[in-house]
Amino acid sequence: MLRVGLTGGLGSGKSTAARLFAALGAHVLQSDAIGRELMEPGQPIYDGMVAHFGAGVVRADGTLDRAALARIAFTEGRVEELNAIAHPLVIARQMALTEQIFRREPHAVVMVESALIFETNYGTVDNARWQGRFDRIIMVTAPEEVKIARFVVRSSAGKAISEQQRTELEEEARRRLAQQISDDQKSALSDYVLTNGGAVTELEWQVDQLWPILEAAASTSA
Ligand SMILES: CC(C)(COP(=O)(O)OP(=O)(O)OC[C@H]1O[C@@H](n2cnc3c(N)ncnc32)[C@H](O)[C@@H]1O)[C@@H](O)C(=O)NCCC(=O)NCCS
Ligand SMILES: Nc1ncnc2c1ncn2[C@@H]1O[C@H](COP(=O)(O)OP(=O)(O)OP(=O)(O)O)[C@@H](O)[C@H]1O
Repeated sequence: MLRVGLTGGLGSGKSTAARLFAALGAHVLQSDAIGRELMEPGQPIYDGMVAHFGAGVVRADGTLDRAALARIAFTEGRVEELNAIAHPLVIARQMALTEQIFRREPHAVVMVESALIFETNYGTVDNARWQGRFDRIIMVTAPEEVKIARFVVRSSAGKAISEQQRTELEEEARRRLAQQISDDQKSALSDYVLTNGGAVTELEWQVDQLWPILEAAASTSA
């Protein structure tokens, strides 16, 4: 078995790399997706957010208002309060899913994709932070301006936007990046660095080189 953390800043291309690894056989657990699932009405992060931030973060249809939560987190400087509610639950779910996979497939490569592997204060195992949860860490990197441009494209969902909307989205990207450690710090803590400032085919080439190394490590470790 091999427990791999896949990290990188906002818009670096983690999800894109994760899809490429999944196509080769990795079992990918996406933190954002687990977080969204646990934020559905009746789920524990939903309950925690409403209890902490009040009915103002619930939309008319009963779902959580992600834009309101993002404002609270990144504009009002209360991101640690969101993290304290979400991270322990997301990490606990990841660990439970990882165990399930290893019981079924002892030589699996389980890859947890998360923007905040190094940043989070939660998930400490045996007094170790991420080191207690992962055997290897891969980071995906891209220049800051490229990350911001990708965030704008994704957030505007391909629609034409005004200059003011573009500026607001760029500012939102910078606020989120300010809550994440730099690529230099991340790369110093990582086992492998994938660069994704160019074409996706260049990322794919690096993934293809790395995959056999991960597979070999998974098949030899207990
Ligand atoms: C604030 C929320 C509601 C905003 O939702 P939204 O749909 O706009 O963004 P989404 O969840 O798709 O995140 C997009 C990207 O923003 C960045 N980001 C999100 N949360 C955080 C955070 N707490 N700190 C730093 N960056 C973050 C990441 O790069 C992430 O990949 C949501 O991100 C959230 O609940 N965040 C707190 C929990 C968390 O840390 N999630 C990320 C990993 S579990
Ligand atoms: N090499 C690339 N060339 C062009 N577009 C790319 C490339 N890599 C990723 N993208 C696009 O950039 C956006 C962000 O990529 P992706 O979702 O993989 O990043 P992420 O690191 O998971 O981001 P976040 O932390 O914001 O969720 C997506 O719309 C994706 O299709």
